[in-house]
Amino acid sequence: EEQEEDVLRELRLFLRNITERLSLDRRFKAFTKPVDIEEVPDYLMVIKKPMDLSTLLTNIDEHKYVTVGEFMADADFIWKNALEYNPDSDPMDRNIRHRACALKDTVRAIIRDELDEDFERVCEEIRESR
Ligand SMILES: CC(=O)c1nc(NC(=O)[C@H]2CNCCN2)sc1-c1cc(O)cc(O)c1
Repeated sequence: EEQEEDVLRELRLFLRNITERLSLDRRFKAFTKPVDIEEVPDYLMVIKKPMDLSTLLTNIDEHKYVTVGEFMADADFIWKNALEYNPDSDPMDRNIRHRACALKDTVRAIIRDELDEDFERVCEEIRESR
């Protein structure tokens, strides 16, 4: 009902704010757009679920996420994919892995500091009711 739509509207505002703040962070430039398959042809052979910050934003606007947990599961693909695609001692691999770990830690710190657990519980009740 209307109160549920108000909760989900607030969820989308919260998730958009987080995603936009991450997109402005220079450390995460490599994660802002989908990996260009022309530039990186072997990428889709290694990575089964590509994800990036612009796709998170599109998903938010398409009402894909009803809980913060669902958003975090997709956000986690961004850094997990980068760790998987960049396993070597190559300096570029190490650099991307460092940024991937910084992304993981930053998302978790924002959620820990800014998400009210009662709000997430209400979202999870809505998810279970649908
Ligand atoms: C996001 C990601 O996982 C990524 N990984 C890379 N790894 C490499 O280039 C390593 C792979 N091992 C051999 C030595 N090169 S480049 C790259 C990337 C960076 C961007 O600025 C935009 C973009 O679309 C993708």
